[in-house]
Amino acid sequence: MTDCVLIEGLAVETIVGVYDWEREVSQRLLVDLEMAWDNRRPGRSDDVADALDYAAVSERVAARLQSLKPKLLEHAAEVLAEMLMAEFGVRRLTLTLRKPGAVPAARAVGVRIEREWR
Ligand SMILES: Nc1nc2c(c(=O)[nH]1)N=C([C@H](O)[C@@H](O)CO)CN2
Repeated sequence: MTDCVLIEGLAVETIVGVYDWEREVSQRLLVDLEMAWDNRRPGRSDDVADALDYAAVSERVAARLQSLKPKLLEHAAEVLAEMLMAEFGVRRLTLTLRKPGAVPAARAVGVRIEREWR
């Protein structure tokens, strides 16, 4: 089963980074998510209660990043993955976090993780 629910380029302003100056300012993170989900039920019922609600996930991801204020992108990614599993029942995901502007010569830098819970 390869059905997914996607979120691409979710922009979140938060405190993030390892350097002292980064603890004083908000910076933009971009979140991409590919979450395995069986879309057959919502496909038949046309009921959002059967779906993995990408609006609800987006809101929760943004709120968690803003409360977490992570130093490392790796930590942020791990915390978000665990949260999506615990709160939304996502069993497999690919999560990409980009930090545009962190390295001026690069369009963006970031991390990508893949997690699966059986
Ligand atoms: N693998 C990582 N490397 C770095 C990170 C990170 O989160 N993961 N963070 C920084 C700084 O915060 C940087 O973004 C400031 O420009 C450096 N390297």
